[in-house]
Amino acid sequence: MDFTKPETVFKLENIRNELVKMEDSIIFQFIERSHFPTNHNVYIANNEKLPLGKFDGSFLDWALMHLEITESQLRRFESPDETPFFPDKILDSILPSINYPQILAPSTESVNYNNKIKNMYIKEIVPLVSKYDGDDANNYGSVAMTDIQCLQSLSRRIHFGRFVAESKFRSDVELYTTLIKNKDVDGIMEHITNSAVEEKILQRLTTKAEVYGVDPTNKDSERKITPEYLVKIYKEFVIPMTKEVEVEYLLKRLD
Ligand SMILES: C=C(O[C@@H]1C=C(C(=O)O)C=C[C@H]1O)C(=O)O
Repeated sequence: MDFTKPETVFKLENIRNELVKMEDSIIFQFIERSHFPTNHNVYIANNEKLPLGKFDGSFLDWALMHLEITESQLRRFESPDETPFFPDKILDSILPSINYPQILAPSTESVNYNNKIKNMYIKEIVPLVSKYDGDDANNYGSVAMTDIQCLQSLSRRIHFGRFVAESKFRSDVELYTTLIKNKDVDGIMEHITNSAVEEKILQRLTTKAEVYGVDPTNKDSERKITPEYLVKIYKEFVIPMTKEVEVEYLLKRLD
């Protein structure tokens, strides 16, 4: 897939191949997160244990915002597959623009699920992948940086739903135009859903977690990420949210 060549992006097979590649990044970032406790203090807004001056938010928010400001100046968010958590804070790039061709419908630029993704990650994923429920002040920085890696990978994966939606729209313009004009949310959800693909993803994740999640030289070693948790995360959160992005993208596609 080459974002300078739109025809490679609209090919659903290419998109699905990219989603498969993202599984490995997400699994290994969860494994990194599994070395630390939940460290709830990192997520508490305006936490007196982690004073941040006049900043209104959590330690994680502070770290993520400042990293995104730097990354935006390095052109990260010019890439069509990157979506900022702080779109109002990012800056212009100091590098020359790549001027990617228009791939997604301009009317869909407001589709940003990152607040939902962050809340879901903190509430649902952190408790599942953390080493234990507790607090280790020596690891606040490491936890924030590891969380940011997880969040940015989850954001890229879930917002890839926009490319999936555009590809499916182009594959049947008449059908999706009718569904969109009728604001048939259930109809759109039904047509963008491919249960066979979803099942194949969950089966592959089970295998990957069994292989990646343990030390191959010591099968009795502590699991870093369990197959059942990884499947739960994808089945209950990642895939449904990706489909929500597909539906929201399509509902705005003709605006
Ligand atoms: C991404 C697609 O759309 C939907 C979402 C999927 C996912 O999030 O993994 C998988 C299949 C579809 O239900 C696709 O068709 O490949």
